[in-house]
Amino acid sequence: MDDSEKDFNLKVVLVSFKQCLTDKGEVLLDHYIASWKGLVRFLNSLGAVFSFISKDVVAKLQIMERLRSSPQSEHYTSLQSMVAYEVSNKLVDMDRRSHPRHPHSGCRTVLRLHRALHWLQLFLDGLRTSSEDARTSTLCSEAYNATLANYHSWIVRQAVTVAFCALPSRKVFLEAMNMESTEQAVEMLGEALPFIEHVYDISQKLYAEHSLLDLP
Ligand SMILES: CCCCCCCC/C=C\CCCCCCCC(=O)N[C@@H](COP(=O)(O)O)[C@H](O)/C=C/CCCCCCCCCCCCC
Repeated sequence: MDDSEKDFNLKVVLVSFKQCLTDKGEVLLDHYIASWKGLVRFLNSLGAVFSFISKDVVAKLQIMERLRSSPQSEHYTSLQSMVAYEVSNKLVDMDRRSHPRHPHSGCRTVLRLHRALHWLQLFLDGLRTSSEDARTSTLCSEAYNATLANYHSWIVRQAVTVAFCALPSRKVFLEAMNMESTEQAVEMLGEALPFIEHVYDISQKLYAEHSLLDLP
């Protein structure tokens, strides 16, 4: 982890998922994008071996930012308004086609991040509940195999598996939360995880209701 990340507080990023949710259960896209940007910043601090992953996330965040600053921006305030707008205006490619008409719909783009949020949820839970000497590469692979790996090609899975070997130790991850002790960091993960789970569960339900969970 380089010096430029010293003032970076992972706890702030994880808890920021709380701000994504309104009292009515809407997922606010500006906060969703901001939370992901914080995660990317952390990922970048782990070294160049992860840059192919952060580039993919950044590209997806840029798509969402373009939609947020487009003339249709009002429809991209929340996940719910985005789904309603794109589905009712047929802006989502539902089938795999050689010439998709809307290859970068918001629904498709957020779906990729949503699946990655599931990985994050499982990985953080693994960090939280594992023993001090647990290997982060194992925790990360287990979370990955249960989630994102199901949607990735063989070549991506191989590259990801190699990158996992460069992960820092569990202690380093917990120290990145800038808490006084690793015990407090574990406690903080327990507090932050429900926010991430809540965002994930609401998004999952919304996508399922509109049959959007398998968008190509
Ligand atoms: C206290 C611990 C805190 C941990 C904080 C972790 C911060 C992690 C930040 C980002 C996580 C990675 C998000 C990956 C999004 C992947 C989206 C995706 O599935 N993209 C694929 C499909 O896109 P389309 O082609 O359909 O547009 C794309 O093919 C993938 C390309 C690159 C590979 C993505 C690998 C994902 C691996 C997830 C584990 C990341 C390990 C990070 C280690 C901390």
